[in-house]
Amino acid sequence: MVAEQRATDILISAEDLALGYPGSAAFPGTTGGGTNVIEHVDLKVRRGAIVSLIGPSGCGKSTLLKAIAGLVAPTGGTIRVGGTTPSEAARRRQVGMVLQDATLLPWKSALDNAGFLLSLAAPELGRAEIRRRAGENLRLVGLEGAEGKLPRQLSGGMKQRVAIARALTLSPEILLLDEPFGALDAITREEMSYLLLEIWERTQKTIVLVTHSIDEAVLLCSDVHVMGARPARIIERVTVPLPYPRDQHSFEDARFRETEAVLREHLLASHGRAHAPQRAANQGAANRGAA
Ligand SMILES: Nc1ncnc2c1ncn2[C@@H]1O[C@H](COP(=O)(O)OP(=O)(O)OP(=O)(O)O)[C@@H](O)[C@H]1O
Repeated sequence: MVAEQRATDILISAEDLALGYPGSAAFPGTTGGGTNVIEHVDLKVRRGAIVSLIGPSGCGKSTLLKAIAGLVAPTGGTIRVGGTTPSEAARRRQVGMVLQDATLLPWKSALDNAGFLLSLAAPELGRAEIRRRAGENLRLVGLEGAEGKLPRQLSGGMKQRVAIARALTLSPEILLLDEPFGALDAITREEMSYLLLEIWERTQKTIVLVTHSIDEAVLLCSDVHVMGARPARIIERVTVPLPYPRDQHSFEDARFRETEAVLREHLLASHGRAHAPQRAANQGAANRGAA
């Protein structure tokens, strides 16, 4: 019974997953006709967790995120989202995605942009209901009063808030965030991290975040999956030993700095710049033992 409960707690799982693109560069030693960019990826994400994927540029983080969203089909292994295939989960609107570029429609108001994906996915709900839901999510991301503004009247941070509201308006169980704050200045970026923590605490969504920022990963996540390249695989899972709720004081916690240092060492190793020293190896062994 306990084992059954544990199994259903896993919302996203990948086993020996391989992903590739027809015609992409062949990495030595890969299968799948030499076009795999990711191989042997095992991943488990618990329902309601925030986890991140970090790793060198081009290692396949976005590709893995796209596979969870049902946009890239596996060339090997399996991937399940909410007990079904990723494309079926997407069809059921279980997955919402936010990219680095907000990609708002310039002629639509913040309110209509926030409702846009739902209006495509479920037009039968009617304009008034879609606008009501969009308005609710604009309030959740702190944009009450900006409903009528056009994208050109919004700052970069506000546009990303609209993009998050647009994803939330689909009422997905899972939010996939691909470098959502990558184009923002440092302070706005930090504010957006606190906003994301607040949204997560209020909605209990399962969140998978791709980020290049170690700070952001440690502040937000319960687990950080470090990817290596060529072909990509997850080389370490680091658990962040900080309790929630987290806020600006979390940065002052010694455990924050320790986890950051461990992740930095793994990242250097994944870039081929250094061997992960013993401290990182010890933490890795502890994490694997806990898994
Ligand atoms: N549509 C595509 N067709 C062919 N190859 C692709 C395609 N998209 C990505 N790739 C290749 O797949 C590999 C992984 O790319 P991906 O964008 O997933 O990496 P990433 O880790 O997210 O990179 P970054 O951190 O720079 O955003 C790269 O070698 C890239 O060139």
